Amino acid sequence: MLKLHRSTTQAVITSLDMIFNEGRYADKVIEKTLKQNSKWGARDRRFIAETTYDIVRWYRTLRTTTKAEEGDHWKLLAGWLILSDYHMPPWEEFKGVNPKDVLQSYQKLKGIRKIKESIPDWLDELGEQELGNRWSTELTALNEEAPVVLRANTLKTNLRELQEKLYDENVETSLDENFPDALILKQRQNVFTTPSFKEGLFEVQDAGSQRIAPFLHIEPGMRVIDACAGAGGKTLHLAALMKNKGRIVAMDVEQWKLDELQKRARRAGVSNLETRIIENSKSLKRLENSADRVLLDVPCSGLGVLKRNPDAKWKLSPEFITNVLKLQENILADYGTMLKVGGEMVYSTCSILPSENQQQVEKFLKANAGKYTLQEEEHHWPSEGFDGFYMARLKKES
Ligand SMILES: C[S@@+](CC[C@H](N)C(=O)[O-])C[C@H]1O[C@@H](n2cnc3c(N)ncnc32)[C@H](O)[C@@H]1O
Repeated sequence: MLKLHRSTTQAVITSLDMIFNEGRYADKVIEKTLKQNSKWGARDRRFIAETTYDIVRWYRTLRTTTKAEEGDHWKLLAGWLILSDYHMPPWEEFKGVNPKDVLQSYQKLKGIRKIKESIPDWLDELGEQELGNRWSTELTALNEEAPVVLRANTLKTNLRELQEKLYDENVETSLDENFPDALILKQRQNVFTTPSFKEGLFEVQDAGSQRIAPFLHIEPGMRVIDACAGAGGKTLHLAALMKNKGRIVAMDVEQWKLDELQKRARRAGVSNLETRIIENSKSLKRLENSADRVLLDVPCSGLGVLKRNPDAKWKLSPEFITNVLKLQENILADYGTMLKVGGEMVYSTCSILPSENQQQVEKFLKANAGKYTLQEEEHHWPSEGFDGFYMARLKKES
């Protein structure tokens, strides 16, 4: 039985205010809220994080069934308690909410997919248009909570050794034979305070995301460019697969992300990495024909990772999709110049939309007939349990 406490409930409401009224990112808001209140125990922290995420995830369903005005986050919380079958305390803030009305309204509206699955009209239409029958299945899966997955840093440890060490640190995990470096948390908990994390023995990285670096077919000693490296989730994995041998150039248009990557690389014991900011086309020109492998982990809608970032549903817009499609097309068209002839390049996204995935690759191959061939493609769907990803490996033939 869930018992609400004043201070933790207020923390949920304040977090929702920051996310919806100020447009802040849910993960950053929750991180900040928890940091400011270090006295809270593990259970309270879990309650705040999970309840806030859940209300963000079910925002449309809750707003419609409770008839909440914009910004009335107490009413959303009331709706969440009612629809989750929890007891609503007789607090002043919940006055005027009748559980029977909310349940009746839900029964009446649950036949409408965009209400039941809590998604904006335009996104529901786009998903249906692009994915047809598959959309409903994926949409349901995208509303599930994402498992927390770790990637063992094989520069410093191995899977079994890490699993045992984490067990001693009170973190229980399980293995998945499809993901050779992955440990899945049995229970959601903060792993960033463990000695294992501080020693750089693992990174938190979804299982689907862990497929991308190996998909690039890299070997120790190669010259590899990670052209959209960000804070380096995949760069660090590439370095581990290369056993620190050869060279990785990690590039991005945002210096602060590359700075963060350098910090993570130090912790992970990566020594074959160089970061370079992309300022203009000269940044690419300097590296022309230099790489055996190029990773293009391009900016995307993030529709494959809504389990983890449910607030993206409310932040995305049709204009954003149009712009990101153009950006992906440009990156694909321009960045292959850094690849040597005979080299291979992976284009990847954390989206499930064909327009961001295979259709981009098809367009690129058509425009570069004879120059590139498609070696292999992989789709990872949210309904398979982890996040949604797409990856395609292309070979530069001439
Ligand atoms: C999907 S994220 C990369 C995630 C990262 N690879 C990881 O595994 O953590 C895409 C990245 O592309 C960067 N980006 C945006 N425009 C770019 C451009 N024109 N060239 C290169 N990178 C760009 C963004 O700053 C962002 O960090």
